[in-house]
Amino acid sequence: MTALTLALSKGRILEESLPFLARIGLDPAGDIDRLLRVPSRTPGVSLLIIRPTDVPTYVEYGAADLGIVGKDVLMENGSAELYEPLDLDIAKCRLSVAARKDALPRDPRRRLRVATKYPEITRRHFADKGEQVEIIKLYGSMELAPLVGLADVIVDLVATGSTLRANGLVETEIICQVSSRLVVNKAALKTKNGQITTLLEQIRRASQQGRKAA
Ligand SMILES: Nc1ncnc2c1ncn2[C@@H]1O[C@H](COP(=O)(O)OP(=O)(O)OP(=O)(O)O)[C@@H](O)[C@H]1O
Ligand SMILES: O=P(O)(O)OC[C@H]1O[C@H](OP(=O)(O)OP(=O)(O)O)[C@H](O)[C@@H]1O
Repeated sequence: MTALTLALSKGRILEESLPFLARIGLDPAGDIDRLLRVPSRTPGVSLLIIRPTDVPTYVEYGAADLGIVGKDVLMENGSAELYEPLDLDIAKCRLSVAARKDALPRDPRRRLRVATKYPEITRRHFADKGEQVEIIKLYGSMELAPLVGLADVIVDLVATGSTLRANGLVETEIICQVSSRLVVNKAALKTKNGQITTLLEQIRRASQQGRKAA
């Protein structure tokens, strides 16, 4: 049997993936707090525990055959080399534009300044509306930027809205809904077709069972 490698997004997505992975024996058989590569409980299937933003790269280059990653990350830096057959319906949130609740009117001659971890999605979103904006790339805590005058608005993930509320921000536009997806390397899908198709079907069923039980 050929070995298969599944890349998992560390953090929130990993936590939400573990219950359905456990139902089909794909949960880690090792210490995921220390190891970056662990065997799963299924012989021949190993797991990579990596940062969400790195998952598309590992799968695109074939270092992993499959991966689990947020749609936000795929939209920002996904590639045509990835096949995206399954919406796992976990880690659900939305990508939104948000501004200070008490924002003053802006001089229309000045470009809107947008702070975000998602420069590509942000550029496309405003370009589609015919608006050229100045994008400030940040790596976290976007909510701070409008409070200290670094940006007029932010583009960030919103789930319950409590982080926005706590920082006196309001959602002004929803760009898209986000959930986690299973992605597959296109070449691996051809060379390991039988195994990958079987695994895909198992993951599909296990994630659906989880939804029904919830
Ligand atoms: N509040 C949220 N509710 C539900 N899903 C979320 C939420 N925030 C993020 N996500 C989803 O989980 C993914 C990973 O988020 P998480 O916060 O665990 O990692 P991160 O800190 O953003 O990753 P990195 O270390 O690469 O910056 C996001 O890409 C998104 O798809
Ligand atoms: O609408 P809410 O339910 O408040 O969720 C939204 C928050 O969740 C994410 O951050 P996370 O908690 O992952 O922290 P991070 O900034 O370290 O990514 C996101 O960047 C928001 O800050």
